[in-house]
Amino acid sequence: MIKIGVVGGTGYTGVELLRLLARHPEANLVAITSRGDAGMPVCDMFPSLRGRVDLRFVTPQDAALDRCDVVFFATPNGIAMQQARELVDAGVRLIDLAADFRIRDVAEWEKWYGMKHASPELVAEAVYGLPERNRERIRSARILANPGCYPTAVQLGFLPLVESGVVDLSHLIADVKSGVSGAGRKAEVHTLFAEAADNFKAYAVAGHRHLPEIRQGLEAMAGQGVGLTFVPHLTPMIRGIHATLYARLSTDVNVQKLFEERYQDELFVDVLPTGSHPETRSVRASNLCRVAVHRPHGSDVVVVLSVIDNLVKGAAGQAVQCMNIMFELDESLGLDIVPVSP
Ligand SMILES: NC(=O)C1=CN([C@@H]2O[C@H](COP(=O)(O)OP(=O)(O)OC[C@H]3O[C@@H](n4cnc5c(N)ncnc54)[C@H](OP(=O)(O)O)[C@@H]3O)[C@@H](O)[C@H]2O)C=CC1
Ligand SMILES: CC(=O)N[C@@H](CCC(=O)OP(=O)(O)O)C(=O)O
Repeated sequence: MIKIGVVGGTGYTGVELLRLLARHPEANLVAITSRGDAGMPVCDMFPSLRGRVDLRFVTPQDAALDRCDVVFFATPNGIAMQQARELVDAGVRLIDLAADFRIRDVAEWEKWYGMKHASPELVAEAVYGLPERNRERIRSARILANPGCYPTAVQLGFLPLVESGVVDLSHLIADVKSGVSGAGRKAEVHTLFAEAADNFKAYAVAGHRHLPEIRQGLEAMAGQGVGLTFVPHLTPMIRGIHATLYARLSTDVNVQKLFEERYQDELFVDVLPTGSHPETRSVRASNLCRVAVHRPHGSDVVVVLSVIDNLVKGAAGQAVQCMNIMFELDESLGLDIVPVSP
């Protein structure tokens, strides 16, 4: 059994990790932290976990994280990087759901995240946890940088086109919509029911911090620079990301076949039949990414539709998938979940 600590067990990705790990046959949850609610039984805060998680929250200081095999950080940006050195030196593997280790260029990270990096010397060895791209490197990772939610939906949607070099790489467009849980559980005015319900808006058009992360991933796939326009939107749903991606073909290929062949061995990427329109509901609570690829009017523009659950394939599920790879388990262990519908 793998001894597991979760830092940030009271947040949305934290409780999603607990839901997944509670039914994982190799997971032994030993510590779940909260600064403000230490002492409270986890199932008092999350009755959905009654009978599944018997622990109480402990403070991060009392969690004895150095006795774990792996620690998940489901915390805001800038927390995992403060404890990474100590944990790695103690032989503990670390999976960060935040962005501390996602961007290889530390100066670029500091610019977008507005803080100084606390362990810049560890950034180079961290592995970006997108299994469909990095499976081999994930196996031996000591520090796993779990991808962002928007970056997961966008990169999986563009991957077959960009890897195979069949599109104009200078004009990629990602028009992406997220449910409100993407903003986390902390209280903020823009996620109040009266603000977010019955409303729809774009935000951060001038520059969102996921732009450098997506661009870095696409450039690694392409082996050259890419031009990307990324526009996130907030939609009045709780879970889900829907990415509508546009690219211009530079080579005439059968795009449906390209996607089906690229993803034929991927358990968590489902290429839908030609002409499909995936719904966020069709992946709800599951670790799936469903994609559909179109060429409207037979033109040279490719439109890819990519949907994920932001809390699962966009966060906790992908983190568990990476843990399975890191500990040489069946990659789908604990993740064989039928989506919830409606
Ligand atoms: N929501 C989403 O869809 C996605 C989120 N992410 C990323 O995952 C991370 C967690 O997100 P999310 O669950 O939504 O966030 P929440 O705001 O819902 O939860 C944050 C958690 O972090 C804990 N926390 C806050 N500050 C500290 C600290 N200084 N030390 C230790 N623990 C702390 C809080 O617990 P307490 O206050 O009780 O200690 C809480 O449990 C973020 O970095 C986010 O960007 C990534 C992909 C998708
Ligand atoms: C809807 C919403 O607010 N989404 C968040 C992004 C999700 C997130 O938590 O960011 P990471 O994936 O980098 O961890 C935002 O735009 O800031």
